[in-house]
Amino acid sequence: MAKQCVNALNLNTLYFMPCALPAHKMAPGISTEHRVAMLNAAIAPYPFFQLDLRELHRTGPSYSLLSLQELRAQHPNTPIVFLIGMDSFNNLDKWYQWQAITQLCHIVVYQRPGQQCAVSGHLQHYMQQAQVNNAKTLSHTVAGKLYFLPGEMLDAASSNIRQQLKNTNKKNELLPDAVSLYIERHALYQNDDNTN
Ligand SMILES: Nc1ncnc2c1ncn2[C@@H]1O[C@H](COP(=O)(O)OP(=O)(O)OP(=O)(O)O)[C@@H](O)[C@H]1O
Ligand SMILES: O=C(O)c1ccc[n+]([C@@H]2O[C@H](COP(=O)([O-])O)[C@@H](O)[C@H]2O)c1
Repeated sequence: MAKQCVNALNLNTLYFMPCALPAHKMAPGISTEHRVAMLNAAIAPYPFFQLDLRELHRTGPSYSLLSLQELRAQHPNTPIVFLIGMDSFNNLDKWYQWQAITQLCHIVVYQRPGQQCAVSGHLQHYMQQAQVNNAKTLSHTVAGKLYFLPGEMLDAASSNIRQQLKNTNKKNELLPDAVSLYIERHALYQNDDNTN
């Protein structure tokens, strides 16, 4: 998904932004240190992937609005693309000040198995007026557009992978080898406390 986004949109850099306190689900059951180390291991082979750790350095819920406001202040004239999956898009109207978010960045949505686009009301209205069909359009303005990025679907969910690691203790073929090695070395995801 991330590689496809870099290629299709011709991005210089795509930042992975781990959140500290998710707005709508339980906090991660694993330490920040381990999460950052696994992300670093996953992106190491790819120079166009970087980490953005701003949410880990902030207290309170990790509202995307706050991160996007900070990014916009740092880069007033640069198009900002926020990549999410279809399940996130279908729930976007439940996010904190979601309409302000759509003014700060372009939203790029990747399809996900079992997730059809299902929106109504204000979110449907946003979709109708903001959607563009050509990725190049995203570089013409700094924010406000919506693009459904085509690409291969991957039937993967992080909670399933964690559960599988706990149940079988075997490495999961969806994980990069370096991440599997890290998980094994640190005996992560072995009990219910850290499968979130
Ligand atoms: N297989 C996938 N296909 C498309 N989008 C995905 C996929 N996995 C994750 N995403 C998207 O990546 C973002 C972060 O996902 P997240 O870290 O919550 O993983 P998740 O697999 O959705 O977690 P969980 O299994 O706990 O629901 C979300 O916007 C989600 O929609
Ligand atoms: O800002 C919000 O209200 C908000 C609500 C739900 C999700 N998000 C962000 O969306 C991304 C994926 O979230 P999740 O819960 O599907 O892992 C992650 O960056 C979250 O911080 C943000």
